[in-house]
This record gives sequence, structure tokens and C-alpha cells, in this order.
Amino acid sequence: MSGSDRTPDDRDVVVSLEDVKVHFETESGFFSETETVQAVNGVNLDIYENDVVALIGESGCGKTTLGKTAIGLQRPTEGSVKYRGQDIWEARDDGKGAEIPFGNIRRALQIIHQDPGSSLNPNRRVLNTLERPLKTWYSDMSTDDREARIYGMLERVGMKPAADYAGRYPHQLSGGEKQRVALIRALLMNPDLILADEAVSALDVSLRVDMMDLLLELQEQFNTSFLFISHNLSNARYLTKKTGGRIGIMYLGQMVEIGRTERVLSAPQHPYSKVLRWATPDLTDGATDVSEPPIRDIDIPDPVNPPSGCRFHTRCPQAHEACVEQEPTLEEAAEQSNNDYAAACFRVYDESHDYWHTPPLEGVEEAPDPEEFLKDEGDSRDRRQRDN
Ligand SMILES: Nc1ncnc2c1ncn2[C@@H]1O[C@H](COP(=O)(O)OP(=O)(O)OP(=O)(O)O)[C@@H](O)[C@H]1O
Repeated sequence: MSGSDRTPDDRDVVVSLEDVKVHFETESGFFSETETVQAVNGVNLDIYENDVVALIGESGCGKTTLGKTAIGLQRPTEGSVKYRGQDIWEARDDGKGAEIPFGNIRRALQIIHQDPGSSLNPNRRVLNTLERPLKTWYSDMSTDDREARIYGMLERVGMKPAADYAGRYPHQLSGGEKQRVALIRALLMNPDLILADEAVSALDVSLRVDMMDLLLELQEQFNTSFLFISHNLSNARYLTKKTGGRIGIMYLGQMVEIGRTERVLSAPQHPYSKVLRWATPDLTDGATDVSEPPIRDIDIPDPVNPPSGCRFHTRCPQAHEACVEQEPTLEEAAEQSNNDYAAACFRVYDESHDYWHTPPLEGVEEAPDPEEFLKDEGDSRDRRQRDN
């Protein structure tokens, strides 16, 4: 069954991140002072069975760090990451004490990298590359069964005749073929979740759609959940829309808006999501509302020293003084909206919130009357969703 037939709530949670922070200590400056980069700062995210989530945001906003943390490749500084209820890092540290051994978790959570060339061993034929994970995780499998499974998968992704491709080295494959081998290697583990980090961006534009279609077909066939990371909102829409998946928008280490693709893209509520949508004219058929980007400042703040309150307030065209002092959270915002969608912005909060009663920051226009604004937003959102 495709993901679009169900809501996330009916399905089991595969990976659950709770208040996850990932901070990196780095040395900088002439005297090698230590700095802390707040790569991920307080993210909650549940990824369900047969789920598709795409993370979007500017370079450096923490997408890769969050993705790697979700599949147990990066240890969180704070918070927990659970696989089917088992804390991944407790399993790793406790070894035998864990209900789900760390080895099973590693098998269940796979990754495909942006550059498939660098993730394939140049001295290994395709067959050897694909045999290795099966030998490790399914050591009882006979050589014939192993080969049959690998050949079947090669054919499945269009690499025919399979025996020919199985005998090739990576340098004898095109970029798209290498990416397919990387995908097969991940799928042979029967994973529950695959992190696909910019998996199509290295391919020619003409091949991207083919690869995305293949990913979606295999997602449906294998019921594998995917966490896609992308710079490109159009690709993210393509990957999530057909499967009824979600888009999560990240800004400076935080998730600022998340929900079903149509919901987020037809009527984004976070001002940062509006900027991303503005910057992707093909989502609006070139018909953007305004010619200037809806942003006050182009520069991205430093994740070593992020702004107080709402992290977007230094760039937000609608920021008020409350945004400098208080931090909107997705969890609070979700309470103000339906549980499947949330945008961490005070403008979705009701009229009693301080946002509506504190002055706008310099260069920001006076806010509209909250009662009318909230009603208009609700009406136009309903309209756009109907039209979508
Ligand atoms: N190992 C590390 N040590 C120090 N800082 C790091 C490390 N990994 C990531 N960072 C920093 O953490 C922040 C988030 O990086 P990350 O790679 O997760 O962002 P991203 O959104 O995936 O970026 P991109 O789209 O460019 O890949 C950046 O400021 C980055 O420089």
C-alpha cells in the first residue's frame, strides 16, 4: 500500500527523535579558542513505517547532521534517538543489555550518499560490493541465493544484463548507475529507513526525475521509509507528494515548519518557508506574489552564536519585539493547529500572544489586526488547499 493511503498516526514509529541537540566543539581564531557550533538545536521528529520525509533548508542549517543522527551515525549531544522504542546509543553502549541489539539497528537504518562514486570501493566489482552486506547480515544465505538476489535487484533498477553489470568496476559505470548500485546496497539490507542525502543532486537534470521515480517505486515496493535531504524544494515536492509524505523546513538547527507537502507548499505559514517558496519559481509557475525576496536581511546568522528568541527574527519581515525575547516552538504551534502540521511562528498563535501586542522591529510594518489576520489566513489556506 502506498503511504498516501494512510496517515502517520496509524503506523508504528520507526525512529523517534526527542529534543535532539547536536553541538560540535571547534577551534577557531589565532589563539585556537573553542567554539560551539549548534548544528541541531532541540528537534522532535517521528518517522513512521512506510513514511517519506524531506528535510529542506539553506546550506549549514543542520539537515545532514539531523539525518545522520536519526540513523545512528551521529551521537546527539542531548536528547534521545530511538529505533522502535530502543534508545540507539544505549544499545550501542550497553551491548547485550539492549532489547534490540545495535547490529540490528545498524542494518535497519541505511544511508545513500550524495556522491555515489566515493561510497563505492573502486577496486571492487559491483557483485562483490553488493555481496558484502549480505554476507555480513545474512551469513546463512547460499552463494546461489545471494547472486540471484543481487541479479534480481540489478534488473529491477534497469541494469540489464545483470551479469554484465555485476562484473563491472565503479569506473565502468555512469553516475546514475553508481547511484543505483548504492541504492541496491542499501535495500539489500531490508532496511526500515533509508537516509538519502542529496541523492539525486549529483545527477544530470535529465536523470534526476528517473532516479526519483525509481526511488519512489522502490519505496512503495519495499515499504521502506525514506528521509530525503535536499536543497531543492521542487525535488522535495516531487519525492514527497506522490507518497503523501511530509516536508520539514529547517532553519539554523531547528525545524520551523513540518506537514504534508501540499499543506506546507500551498500555504506556508513560517516566514522562512515563504522565502524558500519565493526562491523556487517553478512551484508557483513563476507567479510569485512579490518581486523582492520576502526577507529583511540576506545573511544567515552564525550557528555558533544564533539570535535570541525566534532564530529567524534578524531576517524576518514580520518580526516584533516578542520574537527577540521569546522562542516559538513547533510543539506549541501544533496545539494551535491540527496535529499533522505545525509552523513555529507567533503569527499562528492566537490574538492573546505577546507578539500581537509588542511593537514591530525597525523596518517592519505594523502588524494587522490579529483577529482579522488569523481569519483571512485560515480562509485563504482552505482555498489554496482546495485548489491544489
Ligand atoms: N563534524 C563537524 N564539526 C564541526 N562542525 C560541523 C561538523 N559537521 C557539521 N558542522 C557544522 O554544523 C552546521 C550544520 O551542518 P550540516 O552539514 O548538518 O548542514 P546542512 O544543512 O546539511 O548543510 P549542506 O546543505 O551544506 O550539506 C554547519 O555550520 C556545519 O559547519
